[in-house]
Amino acid sequence: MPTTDLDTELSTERTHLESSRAALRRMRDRAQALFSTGDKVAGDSYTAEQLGRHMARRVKELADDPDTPLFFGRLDIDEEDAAYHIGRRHVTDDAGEPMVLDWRAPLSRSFYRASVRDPQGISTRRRFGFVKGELTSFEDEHLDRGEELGTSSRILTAEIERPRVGPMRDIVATIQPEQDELVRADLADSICVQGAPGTGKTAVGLHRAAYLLYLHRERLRKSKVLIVGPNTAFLSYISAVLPTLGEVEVLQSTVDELVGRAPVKAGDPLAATALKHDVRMAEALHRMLWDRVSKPTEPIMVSDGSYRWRIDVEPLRRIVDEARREGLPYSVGRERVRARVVGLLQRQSEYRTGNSPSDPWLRRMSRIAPVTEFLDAAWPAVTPESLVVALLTEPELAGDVFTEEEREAIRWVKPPKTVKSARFSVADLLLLDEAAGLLERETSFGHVVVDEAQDLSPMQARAIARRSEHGSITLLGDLAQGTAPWATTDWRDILAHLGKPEAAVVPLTIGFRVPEAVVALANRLLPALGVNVPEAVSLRRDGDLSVIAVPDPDDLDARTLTEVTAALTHEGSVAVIAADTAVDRLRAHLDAAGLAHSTPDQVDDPARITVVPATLVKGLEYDHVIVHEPTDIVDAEPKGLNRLYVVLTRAVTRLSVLHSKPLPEALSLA
Ligand SMILES: Nc1ncnc2c1ncn2[C@@H]1O[C@H](COP(=O)(O)OP(=O)(O)OP(=O)(O)O)[C@@H](O)[C@H]1O
Repeated sequence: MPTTDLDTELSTERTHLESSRAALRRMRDRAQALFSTGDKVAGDSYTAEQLGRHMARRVKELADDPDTPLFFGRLDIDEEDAAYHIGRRHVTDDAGEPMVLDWRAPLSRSFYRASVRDPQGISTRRRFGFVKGELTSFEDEHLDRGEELGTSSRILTAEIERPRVGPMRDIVATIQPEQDELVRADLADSICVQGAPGTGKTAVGLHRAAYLLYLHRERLRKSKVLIVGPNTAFLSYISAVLPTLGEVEVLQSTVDELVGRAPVKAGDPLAATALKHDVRMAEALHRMLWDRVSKPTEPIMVSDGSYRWRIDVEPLRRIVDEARREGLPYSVGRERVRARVVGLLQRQSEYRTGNSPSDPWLRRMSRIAPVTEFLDAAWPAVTPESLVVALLTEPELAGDVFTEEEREAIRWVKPPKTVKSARFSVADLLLLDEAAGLLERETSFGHVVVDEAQDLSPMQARAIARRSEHGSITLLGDLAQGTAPWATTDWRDILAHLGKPEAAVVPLTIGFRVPEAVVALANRLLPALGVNVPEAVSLRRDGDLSVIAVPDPDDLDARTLTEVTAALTHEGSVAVIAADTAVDRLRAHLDAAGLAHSTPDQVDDPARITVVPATLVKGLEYDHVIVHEPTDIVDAEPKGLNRLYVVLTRAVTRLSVLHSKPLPEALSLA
């Protein structure tokens, strides 16, 4: 291969890109044609609908994004005299020969993992640089000659340092070995990734979802993959990544949306909210529910035409005891008891009449008044709403689970007249979900990815555990970024509540977002955060940090505006992050100055400036971050220092910190 003639080489690669694009178009056209003829070829309407859905999905998956080339790398295997292009999806020519290999294919793994020490049969690894879907350069590592670039790759550096505008992008072209190990972990493995800001946790979680969907397509299409994020702004920010990777059927949700089975009509005082997230709520609900089961005291007597059936107290007690011991969800247990009672009636009838009773007879017996009355006494029907209403109306029913003070904290001042008229709060939805999980089994997802997991409360973790009972989880987070009042300081606690105590806790340490100087500033806060986490090592030597003291507080907003205007002279996104209470005021200033701005959930076509309340900035990133009065951010909440740590680590290139009040002590220059 002539390595001297780089232009010829690049133009050969461009030709391959063109032919691959044309081949993908043909694949799409074929799928489209099948889609339109689907109705005619399918035997019946059900098959037609299934086929139609499958083809519609296939057509969507085969969409070509003109802004990204179909491949980003190439592997040469000299021994086989073969070269494979690696891209976002498989592309085959008309004869079915691969033109581009999906990044998730087994062979592609070497693109991310091969090294001089372990070349995996690869002689040369090539990475492509591109601008707007066109190949502009390439970079070769001749592993067989001991050449390896690692993180000094020019193309990797350019990718990391590119300005950020709009929603999050995939990282398939540059996944690093420590990330790849997590992305390709087995479906059976639950893992917990602890990583400093910008180490690629979110990216890893999304790519793992895409990888698992590729490898276990049929299974996960049935059982589904769920991504849980902290808020809707964050979910909009990440929403484009999986579709770009061809995965269009993943459910993304916040925990609140996941458990939202009733409308929220009330608020809670802080103390009540905190208690409602405490794991003792689960115990209370469990106790109160199972206290409703009681020992039968009366026999069942049923008149059935000319016959009379009787079941004595003893066998009834046995049935109830046995069903309790089986550990079934409550409502399932109730039906089990009903079925066994009807079974006894059936046996009596068979004995007396010599015939097997008909199905209608069995149905009638299972609904007949004496059977229902027995059940209502021994194993009464319960709804999640009625159980939660009982708990919040009479917390003493939970026995000694709560102290007197705690009971008063959650007790409804004015109990609702009926269960239907109950006004539930956001935290009550978790209780309803817990109650529903005690009554019936939740459907489990095949895999659940939870981002910003350090903020999960025990009750939230349990809600996720119910939805991943038969699946695995990828937990992503950073203990230092825990801002919820119940945020954990030990991953083992959350993993236990999630029902995955055996999951490995794996660190990610290389930071791809925050420049070194900015990381150094944020790291000053770490000792004050009370968590034991490794510091990030930033790959970025570029970037700027300025800490600007504004002596007169009345000048602070104006000075912030000046900083915004200066930031606009650079490329990329600009965020003003401030305590929530200052946000409206700052937005009004920008309006008055004629500067267009967005809110963080406006990811499609946002203005270059976004004003973000500190409490909503988790997981997001902007090229230039302007932090307005850090002390106000810290003072706004109990975990204010953790919040500030999150805020300071959002900057991709430049960070300006503007303050009139003294900086928080933990941040002050030593
Ligand atoms: N291997 C990589 N190649 C290129 N860019 C990467 C890589 N890994 C991560 N990034 C980029 O670094 C930035 C931070 O990644 P991500 O948001 O996943 O980090 P995080 O660990 O979830 O951060 P935080 O804790 O702040 O939420 C993103 O812009 C992401 O695209």
